[in-house]
Amino acid sequence: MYNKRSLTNLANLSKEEIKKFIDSFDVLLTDCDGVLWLENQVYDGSPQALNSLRDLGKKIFFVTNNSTRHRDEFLKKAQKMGFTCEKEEIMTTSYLAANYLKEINFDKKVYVVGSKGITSELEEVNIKYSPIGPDILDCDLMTYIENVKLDPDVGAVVVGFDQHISYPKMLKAASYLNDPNCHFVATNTDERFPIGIGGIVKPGSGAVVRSIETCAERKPFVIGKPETYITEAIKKCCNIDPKRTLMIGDRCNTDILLGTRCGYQTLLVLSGVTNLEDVRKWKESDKKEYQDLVPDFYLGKLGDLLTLIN
Ligand SMILES: O=C(O)[C@H](O)[C@H](O)COP(=O)(O)O
Ligand SMILES: [Mg+2]
Repeated sequence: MYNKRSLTNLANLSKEEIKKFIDSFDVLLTDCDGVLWLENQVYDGSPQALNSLRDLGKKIFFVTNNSTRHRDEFLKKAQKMGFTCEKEEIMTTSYLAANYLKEINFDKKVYVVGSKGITSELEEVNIKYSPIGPDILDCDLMTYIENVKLDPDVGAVVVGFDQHISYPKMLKAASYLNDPNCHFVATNTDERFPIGIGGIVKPGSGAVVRSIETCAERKPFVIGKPETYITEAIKKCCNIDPKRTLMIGDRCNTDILLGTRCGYQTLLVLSGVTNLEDVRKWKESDKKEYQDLVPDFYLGKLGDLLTLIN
């Protein structure tokens, strides 16, 4: 049977056990939306908790599946909220998508289904892209299909969160991807954003990606968690001993699964997407796919760590 994760509540540990836990990792990868903040609202105590861990000598990386900002904007946001943070520590999926194309020496144009976060990162590595924003069907479909112009310079389709996803965008992306030489890159596949407004579901990038992979009949190369490209990028600038690395997240099928895949210790905070009831059910299952979602530790919110370590 697969080894069950312990699912230990950090809040129940003694001071001595907390010290042992803190001493057990040197590198910390933290998710952002749902752990540090929700949209533009910082979570109480999260900057102080993370800064305290930094003061204790932990190397910190901000690993977010969010593709909607350039790293500079992200840095500004984090610093304004009180996090001590440097640009090199920020791993966003838009930055990494641009980085991936640069690594493979891509020299054509990118058709982007996404936001300015992606196009501004492509600009930084001198990769050309198609315009973003609304692209709506302004005539009947057959007329549109007969007149649509595809750009012969496009050699890759990059898909991320796009609030203007539309039928014309799906049609163009799938048509470019009909060419097997056209690269297909997705920033991430999160189903939903964590959102604090009761009853409202905010569809995530995963919904946009799935719509395109369905009509393209192809699977993309996925940059974000739980795929491991994001950690490969970190390994290039930092020595990582998996056993002495902690992944903190609010979503088990991205953050915790990435930690499990990489052999990191994992901590789930309950301030975002995944709830404890679901995790307890997965823990009872004998199936590996569920066990892989179960974290070693959990805590109400990151800020609670502050009282535990002081
Ligand atoms: O679809 C998205 O982009 C995500 O739901 C979201 O922004 C993920 O961000 P993370 O929790 O990885 O910081
Ligand atoms: Mg999150």
